[in-house]
Amino acid sequence: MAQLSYVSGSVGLITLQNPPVNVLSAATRQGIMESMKKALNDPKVKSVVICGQNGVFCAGADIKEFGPNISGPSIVPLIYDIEVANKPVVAAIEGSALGGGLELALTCHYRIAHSKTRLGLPEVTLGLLPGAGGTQLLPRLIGIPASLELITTGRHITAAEALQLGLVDHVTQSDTVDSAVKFALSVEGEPLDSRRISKRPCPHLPDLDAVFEAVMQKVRQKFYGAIAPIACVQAVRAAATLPFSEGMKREQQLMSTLFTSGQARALQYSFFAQRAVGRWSMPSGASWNTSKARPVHRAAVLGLGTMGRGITVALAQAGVSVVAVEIQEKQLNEAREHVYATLERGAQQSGVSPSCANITYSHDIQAVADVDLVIEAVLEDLSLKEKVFQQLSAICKPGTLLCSNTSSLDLNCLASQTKNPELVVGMHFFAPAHVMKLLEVVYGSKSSPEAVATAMQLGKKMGKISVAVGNCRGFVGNRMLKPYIEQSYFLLEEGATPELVDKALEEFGFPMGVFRMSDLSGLDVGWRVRKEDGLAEPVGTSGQITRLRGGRRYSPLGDILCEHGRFGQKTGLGWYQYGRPGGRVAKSDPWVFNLLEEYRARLGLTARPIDQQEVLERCLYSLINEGLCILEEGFASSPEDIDVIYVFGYGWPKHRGGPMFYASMVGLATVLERLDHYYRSNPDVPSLKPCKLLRQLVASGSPPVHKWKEITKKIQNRL
Ligand SMILES: CC/C=C/CC(=O)SCCNC(=O)CCNC(=O)[C@H](O)C(C)(C)COP(=O)(O)OP(=O)(O)OC[C@H]1O[C@@H](n2cnc3c(N)ncnc32)[C@H](O)[C@@H]1OP(=O)(O)O
Repeated sequence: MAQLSYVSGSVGLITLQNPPVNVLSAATRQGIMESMKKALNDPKVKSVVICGQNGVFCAGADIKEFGPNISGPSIVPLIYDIEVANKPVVAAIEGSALGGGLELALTCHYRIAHSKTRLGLPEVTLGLLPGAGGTQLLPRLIGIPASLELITTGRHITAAEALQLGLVDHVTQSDTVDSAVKFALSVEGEPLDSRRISKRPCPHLPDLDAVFEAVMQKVRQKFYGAIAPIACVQAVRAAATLPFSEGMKREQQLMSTLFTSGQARALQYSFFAQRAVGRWSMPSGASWNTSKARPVHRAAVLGLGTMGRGITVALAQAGVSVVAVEIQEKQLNEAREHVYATLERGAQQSGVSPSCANITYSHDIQAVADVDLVIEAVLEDLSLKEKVFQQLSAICKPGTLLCSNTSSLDLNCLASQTKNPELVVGMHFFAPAHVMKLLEVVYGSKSSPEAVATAMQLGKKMGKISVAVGNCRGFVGNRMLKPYIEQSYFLLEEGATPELVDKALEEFGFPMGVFRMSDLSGLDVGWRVRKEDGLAEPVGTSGQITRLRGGRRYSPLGDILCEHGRFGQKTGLGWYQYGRPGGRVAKSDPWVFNLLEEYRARLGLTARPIDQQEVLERCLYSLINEGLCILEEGFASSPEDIDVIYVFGYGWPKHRGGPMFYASMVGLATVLERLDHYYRSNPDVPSLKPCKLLRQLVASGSPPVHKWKEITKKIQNRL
C-alpha cells in the first residue's frame, strides 16, 4: 500500500499504492509509517520524496473506513513524524491532493505540484473538518482569509492558484516525480526549521474579531443549518489565537463532535450516492456495465427558449459541437446573443477561452440532418412535440439519438411518432441548464440500453450528475413534488399562510419554501397542466367551489391566483408581491391573506393553528411516500437515485442526505405512523396513504437505505 524505493543514489521514494485514488486506508497509513521509518533510519538516504501511484497523489482518508471502529495507525501522529524528520521530505503532487492527502503534503517540507493537479480540503462537504492538522497548518502557510475560504467551502483549486497562494513551492509541466527528486537532491543537508509549518506563527490579522464574525455570519447564511462549516471557522480561529499544540487539541475536539454527527453520515452517504447513480440499471436488466455508449461529436438543440439556450451553453462548454435551431428569426437572434454572453461570462470566471466557435445557428430544422444526437426543447405541448419528433425522424441520418427535454410528457407518445423508438430517450435538464447539476435520463418502454448509455455519458461529459429513471408522470422529481405542493395548498385552506409554510421548509434547509419557489418558476406552468388534466376549472361568477375532483380532495387556490393574472415573479405578483414584474424580493401580500380568509369563509372552513412540525410532516412525508411508491413501481432503481435527484435538482438540504435517507434517519416507523395518522383524517388524499414498500420496510425492521433493494425486488416480483 506504500512502497519504498531508492532513486538517484540518495533519495528515498515512497509511493502510495492504493488504487484508484490512493486513499489513506489503514494499510496505506501503515505502509507510509513503515516506509518513512526505514528511509529515515537508512544512512544512504539523504532526502525523501512522497508520491502517489498512477498519477494521483492522494484523495485523503478512506471515507469507507469512517465509523466507530477505525483500525490502523491514526493519521495525526503519522504526519507529525514527517514534519519532525531530519531529512528533507518533498511531496510530488499530481492528479489530486485532497483532504488528508493535502494535509500529508502540508507536513512535508516542500511541495512540488504538476500544473494539472487539483488541491483542496473538501472535508466540510463530508460533514467534517480537516482533522489531520489542516485547520492549523494551512492558516500558518497561506494566511487566515484564504484558509477560511478554502476550508469552509471545500473548493478544489488549481496548481496555479496554489502557487499564487503559497500553498506549493513549485509547479511543473514535466514529470512530477522527476522534478521532485531533482528538487530533493538540491536541498539535501539544508536546515529544515523554517520549512516546518507548525513552527511558524499564524500571519497577523489586525481586525481578527471582525473577520471571524463576518465569516461566521456568511457561513451561517450560506450553509443554513450545516454544522461542519461553523466548526471549520472555530478551528481556524484556534489557529489564529492559540499555540499550535493547543490549536491541534481544539481541532480534535471539534472533529470528534462532527465525526459522529448525523450530518456527516448524510453527506458521506451522498458522496457515494452520487457515484452509485452512474451504475444505472433498467427493469429489463440492462445496465451501465452491459451497455455501450455511442460517441457524440455533434449535437443539435431544437428550440432556443430558456432551456434550449442553457443546454446549448452546457454542450458547448463540454466541447461538443452544437447546431442550435430556432424557427423564429427574432428568438434565434436573441438566443445567439444570450448564449454568446453566457459563454463569455463563464469563460471570464473560469479563466478559459469561450467555446462559441463550437456553435452554429439555424432557423431551418433541416440543419439537424447529420448530427449524432438531437435534444428537443420546444414548448411543453404534446401535439407540438409529437410533430417535431415526426419531423426529426424523417430528417436525421440513421442512428441519430432523439432526446426530449420534456419535464412531464409521456416519452412513449413521442417515441411512437418516430421510425426508431429505441433511439428516443428523455434528457430532463433543470433550469438554468448550464448551471444545475442534475439531469434525469428517462427511458421509455422501447428505449434501447445503448440510447440510455449515450445520454448518461453525454450528461457526464457536460458535468452533470445523471440519473436514469423510468417514464412515469413527472418522472421522479416532479412526480414527488406533486403531493408536496398539494399538501402546502391544503395547509393554507386549513389556516396556514404562505409565510408559515415557507418558514418551516426554509428552516428545514430548503433554499426556498414551496410558495417562494412556485413564484420563481411561474404558477402558470402547473395551471396549464391542471387545465389539461381537467382539474382546474374557473371558479366563475356563481362562486361555487368544489374541493373534491375526480374523487380526491383538490385545492383550487393556485388556479384562483392564476385567474387573477398572478403568475409569480414574472408578473410581480404571486403568493407574494415583488414590487414589479421580474422583481426578486418577496414581500407578504395582504391581498393573499384576504383571499385566504374569504375563501375559507365561502367554504365554511375554520382556520386552526398549524405548527411547523405539521407543515414538515405533511409536506415531506407525503413526498417521501411518493418516492417510495416510485421505488416500489420500479421507476427508480434505488433510493440513492431519488436522493441524488432531490439534492441536486430540488434544493433538498445536502446535510440531510435526501428524502429517502432522511426518512431512514427519522425512522421509517415514525414516517409510517404519521402518514397513517394524516390519512385517517384525510381519506380523500390518496398521496397520504402509506405505500406497500413503506409497510414492508417497517415490517422488516427498517433496514438501512442500502438494503432496501432486496425488499423492493421482493415486492416487484410479487406485482
Ligand atoms: C483525520 C484525517 C481526516 C481526513 C479527512 C479526509 O481526508 S476526508 C476525504 C477527503 N477527500 C475527498 O473528499 C476526496 C473525495 N474524492 C474525490 O473528490 C474524487 O473521487 C477525486 C479524487 C477527485 C477523483 O474523482 P474521479 O471522478 O476521478 O473518480 P471518482 O470520484 O469516481 O472516484 C473513484 C473511486 O474512488 C472512490 N473514492 C474517491 N475518494 C475516496 C475517498 N476519499 N475515500 C473512499 N473512496 C474514495 C470513489 O468512491 C470511487 O469509487 P467507485 O467504487 O469506483 O465508485
